Amino acid sequence: MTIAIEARNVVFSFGQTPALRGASIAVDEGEIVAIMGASGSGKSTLLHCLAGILVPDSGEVLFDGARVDSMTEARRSSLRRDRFGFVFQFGQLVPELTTAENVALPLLLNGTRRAEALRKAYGWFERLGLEGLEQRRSGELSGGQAQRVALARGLVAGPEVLFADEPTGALDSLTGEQVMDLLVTAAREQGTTVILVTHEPRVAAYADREVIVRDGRVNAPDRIAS
Ligand SMILES: Nc1ncnc2c1ncn2[C@@H]1O[C@H](COP(=O)(O)OP(=O)(O)OP(=O)(O)O)[C@@H](O)[C@H]1O
Repeated sequence: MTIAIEARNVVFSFGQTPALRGASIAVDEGEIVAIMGASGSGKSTLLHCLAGILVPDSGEVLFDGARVDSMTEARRSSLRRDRFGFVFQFGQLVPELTTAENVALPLLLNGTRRAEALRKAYGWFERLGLEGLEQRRSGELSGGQAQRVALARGLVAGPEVLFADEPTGALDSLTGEQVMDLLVTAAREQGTTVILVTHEPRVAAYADREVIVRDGRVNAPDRIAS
């Protein structure tokens, strides 16, 4: 197995508040890992450090042989844009755009031509059971529909790693399971590595592996010897 992304001994504080105190995790290519743990334990901070959104105070983050923690902001920003995908708890769709334009957004930012970006975006509507919603605005969608649109946007550019922070946190459990089902199916089809933060065991059950963050450390056997 090849490691897709890794954190080694990552320490991060928000001012005087320690959030990570030496967190380590290694995720294989194509693996789906759920990060669990109590509120405030450091789950989102770990995800943000792995994704190059936050820069650790010390420790290392490695992706594809490169040290993400020592990259310039510009390089981390292109890494996030070109090779990572994101889904958050509240879809965070752009309300002024149609849902199709929202899905096409990462492609447009990558420099894909508009017609081609929209064509690819439309393909995801079919795949995720969203046909007919392409021209709606995000305010005209149900929570589950909006999260499926956010999922399509997270995957449309074929990211190597998808970061999902409580992607079902705002949904009822049945809708949440439908979104997880689609997320896992699409990620497996594309071979996308998924790092999922959740506090719901039913959501974590979709992952290949669960790790627990406790007091800013990853508190689980990181890897079962194979
Ligand atoms: N922007 C911030 N400013 C100051 N402190 C923060 C900030 N974000 C998080 N923290 C603190 O860092 C610690 C870890 O927070 P983090 O959001 O990573 O936890 P979490 O496990 O994701 O929590 P939750 O499940 O509630 O989302 C907590 O003590 C939190 O209060």
